[in-house]
Amino acid sequence: MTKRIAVLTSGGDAPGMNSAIRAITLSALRSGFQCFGFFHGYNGLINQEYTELSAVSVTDITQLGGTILKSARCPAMLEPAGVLQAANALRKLHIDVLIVIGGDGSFRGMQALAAHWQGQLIGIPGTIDNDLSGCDNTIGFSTAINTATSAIDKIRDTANAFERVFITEVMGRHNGHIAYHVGIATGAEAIISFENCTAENTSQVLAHLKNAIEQQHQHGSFLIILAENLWPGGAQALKTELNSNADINCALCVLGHIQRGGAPSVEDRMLATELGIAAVEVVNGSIKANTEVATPVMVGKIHGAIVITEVEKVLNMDKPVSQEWVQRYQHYLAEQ
Ligand SMILES: Nc1ncnc2c1ncn2[C@@H]1O[C@H](COP(=O)(O)OP(=O)(O)OP(=O)(O)O)[C@@H](O)[C@H]1O
Ligand SMILES: O=P(O)(O)OC[C@H]1O[C@](O)(CO)[C@@H](O)[C@@H]1O
Repeated sequence: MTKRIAVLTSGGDAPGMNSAIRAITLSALRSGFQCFGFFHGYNGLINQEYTELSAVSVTDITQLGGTILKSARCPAMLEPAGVLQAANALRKLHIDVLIVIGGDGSFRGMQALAAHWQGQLIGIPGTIDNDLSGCDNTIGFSTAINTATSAIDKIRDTANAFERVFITEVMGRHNGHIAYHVGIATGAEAIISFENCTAENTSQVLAHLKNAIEQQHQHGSFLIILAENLWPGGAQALKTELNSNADINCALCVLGHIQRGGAPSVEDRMLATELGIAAVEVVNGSIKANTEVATPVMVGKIHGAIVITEVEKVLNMDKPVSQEWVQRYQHYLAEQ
């Protein structure tokens, strides 16, 4: 019997997800499988909102940001009843394989499903945050850092013209992969992120920042890259504190969802295509893990090679920002 493969995109959308959907569909059809797409993340699975994917449905999508299958958070999956509904839908639709493109939360959803459904579950890392181990980069990260870098380069121009201190807040949820990459790429004078700033040392960070600004901001701009969800009270509070505690006026830009949109970079299109093909190769048996792995698994790319890792391991391992980078940038906040 022909295998029935289904795919869904879940959590924050990420540029490149469409390339993965295209690669999965075309590879599945070439292997003689049927391919289906569920809409709106796990919601579409629970509500059986799906479409059969054909070569025509994935034509001209690889250059598009977002995801043709739509993405969403799905609170129902956090409840046992929702997981059971999702598992029942997979059984009812005779799905043999479910491929989930998303981040760590989406992978937890696969783990929950595995307890109630015997089919094959394969994850593809897709999130701008790059916070999944088992891969060098997640799909979407490259585009997001390029987008943020290009935006901050523009901010640098106006900041230079006004000789301004400028705070730019970037995404990343709870880690500094985006903050450090764009901070280094734009030559920012300071990076404030989870790796060098905690709830316990914010007053120290503020004092060091004030010193650094006073010493370096004579005739030019001073760019501060701030990770989201970090500073107590948010980026606006940091701006106010610099102003009231140190009489430093700064401008503020929250880059926000701009970082999730736009045409995917070449790197993201390539990575997503390779991982989509690899996921189907896991199904048809043309690639295998080096060791015995239990479902669900994730396909990722490490040092140029496709690696299959148990989702359990992916979720139990951290992927910290390079300590070397953190140390190198630390001196901007160090005691003067
Ligand atoms: N513990 C869990 N059990 C079952 N399902 C979960 C669990 N955690 C998350 N999910 C499902 O996965 C969805 C996506 O998770 P989440 O919102 O954390 O995004 P993500 O996949 O981590 O992506 P991103 O990092 O880009 O935001 C959730 O809305 C929920 O439906
Ligand atoms: O679009 P939402 O649901 O507000 O989620 C925003 C979050 O999603 C991400 O863009 C991807 O995980 C994070 O960087 C950010 O914190």
